[in-house]
Amino acid sequence: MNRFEQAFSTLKENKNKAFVPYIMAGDGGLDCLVDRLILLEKYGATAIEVGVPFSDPVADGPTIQRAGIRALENGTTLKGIIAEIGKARQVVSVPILLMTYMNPIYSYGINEFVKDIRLAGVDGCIIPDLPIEEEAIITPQLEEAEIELIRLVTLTTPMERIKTISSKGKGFLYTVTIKGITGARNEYDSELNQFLMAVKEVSPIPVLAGFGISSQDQIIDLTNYCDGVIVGSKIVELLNSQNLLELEKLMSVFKSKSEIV
Ligand SMILES: O=P(O)(O)OC[C@@H](O)[C@@H](O)c1c[nH]c2ccccc12
Repeated sequence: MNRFEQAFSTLKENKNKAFVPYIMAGDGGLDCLVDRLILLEKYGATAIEVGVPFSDPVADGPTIQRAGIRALENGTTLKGIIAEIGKARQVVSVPILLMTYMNPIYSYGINEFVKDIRLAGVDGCIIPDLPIEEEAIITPQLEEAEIELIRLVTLTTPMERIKTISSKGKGFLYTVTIKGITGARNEYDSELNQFLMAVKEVSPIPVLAGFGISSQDQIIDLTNYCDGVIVGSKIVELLNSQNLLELEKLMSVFKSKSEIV
């Protein structure tokens, strides 16, 4: 069993849902990446998504774009991030996902990239600008290294295509809950709940919802229809303002009351 299968089977046993926080590597300085990963595991993360800052982040909203700019200004590099994840792996046991666009991977070198992230103990990758038609440029290497490619579907993806996409992985399916870029939102599409249920019906792997999720109420509501959530912008904001109390509170959403006290 890989770390994802392990994490999700434990959740299932405990009838619990997944909470996957996203952080931007190098925001606050690359030195704090290991500490942040430790903190998020302590607060109950099921897995952690680590973003690679990139100059042209087409799917990212303002909060994550700004975090990316801060990280780049700090001199953050992909090599540096992978080295820090390698250190974190000694002490953090939840699955670690690397989120990057295809461009930084190309300039690193595809084979070199997969080799280095495997050695560092990365469990999965999210590559939002890599459609399934093109993914064979990297999936053979990822499979060989036993690294999961986490694929995305959106509200506008036809159901037949969702079937195909969800049959490919062993990690989870990332369901994008809004027609747009990342960032906190207050309102969801009225068809979202039904859409999530339909995706769950066809997907053999766990279905997680992401984009625009920022409150416990939203999380409780959405997880009636899926297996968990991914929260990015809100986490980035709370870490940047060092509001750890609020962060711990948000992440305690699936813990029973007795566990919190
Ligand atoms: O920030 P939000 O709205 O909570 O959404 C999660 C998201 O940030 C994270 O998963 C992510 C950051 N950049 C991405 C690009 C594509 C897909 C996903 C992402």
